[in-house]
Amino acid sequence: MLIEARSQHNTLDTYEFFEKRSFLTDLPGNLGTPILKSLISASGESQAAKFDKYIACIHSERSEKRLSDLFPEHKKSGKLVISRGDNVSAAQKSDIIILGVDPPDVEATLKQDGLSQALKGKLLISVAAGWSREKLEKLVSAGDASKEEERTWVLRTLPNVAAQVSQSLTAIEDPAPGFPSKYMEIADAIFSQVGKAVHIAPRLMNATTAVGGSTPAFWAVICDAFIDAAVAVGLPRHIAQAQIYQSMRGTAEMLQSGIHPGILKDQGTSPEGCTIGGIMVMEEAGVRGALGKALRESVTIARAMGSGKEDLHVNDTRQS
Ligand SMILES: NC(=O)C1=CN([C@@H]2O[C@H](COP(=O)(O)OP(=O)(O)OC[C@H]3O[C@@H](n4cnc5c(N)ncnc54)[C@H](OP(=O)(O)O)[C@@H]3O)[C@@H](O)[C@H]2O)C=CC1
Repeated sequence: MLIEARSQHNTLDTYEFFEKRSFLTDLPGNLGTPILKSLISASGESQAAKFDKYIACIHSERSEKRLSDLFPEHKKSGKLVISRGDNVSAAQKSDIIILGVDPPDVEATLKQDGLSQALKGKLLISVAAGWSREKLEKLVSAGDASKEEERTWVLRTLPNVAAQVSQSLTAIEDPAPGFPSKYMEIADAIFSQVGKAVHIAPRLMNATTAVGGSTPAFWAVICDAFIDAAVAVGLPRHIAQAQIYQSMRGTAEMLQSGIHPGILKDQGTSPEGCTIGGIMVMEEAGVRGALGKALRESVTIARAMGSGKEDLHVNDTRQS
């Protein structure tokens, strides 16, 4: 869980929301640590992503030590507070809360006595996979607020693991009607700090979970296969790795510049050449179909997560 503080340099007209100017994060794990790192060391452009203070809520002594070792200066200056076992008081002191515990821990975390109360009138950003906004809102009694300003505004997002190198693709789900635009500006700024942010309709979030969230691991498997093959034909592993990674980076940049994948393929293949020979093998092996099926499988599982039918895990038996 991560709790964040507003910057005194904030130019947005949001002070009524952020009197306490703090930011809490419940996610300093694999995903949370890079998000915290990007935000706390943000050098500059977006004032909306700058906060005076960060409270990192973790569970274990090991994580407490890890964060202390990672951010000694920020801890010393008081910009970062590491909180263990006291999410409620951390949330009370904060204005924006990022929820990043593992999906099975979401319910127990949000149901802690006093947490719903502590979240009132604040922005709760969830990065937890498989948890819909509606389910999160129920857990924090978001709809029970008698006044609009006491409501907990829940925003569902889904970053990906490339946040570790500030290249995440973060899907931000379209929020509930009436969601304050100031909050969206802040969320956009936070996730732009760790990569690119895109706005996605709720019905497309499960597909996005796989397309944005699973594909880094898919690329990793593909790279690993190419690297093994390169070693098999004689390249030292470190050279193979450097070549494959650079090839991937260059390809991504060409595609992002607008070149269509089919055009890129045509440009890289010549009659009777080695590249078209390799592509023929890929086609024979049904690589396109297999990759497509892998992606569709991930979407199927994403749809099952949070549906209440998790026991009918798609990898166990589809028939049940
Ligand atoms: N990893 C990824 O690429 C992506 C992850 N996500 C989502 O992000 C979330 C976090 O994933 P990830 O970072 O990989 O998981 P981790 O297990 O690495 O991190 C979870 C963090 O939550 C902390 N935590 C657990 N229980 C509590 C509690 N009761 N109070 C405060 N803190 C607690 C843990 O503390 P401690 O370490 O002390 O146990 C840990 O720091 C998940 O919901 C996942 O679905 C979404 C997209 C991509």
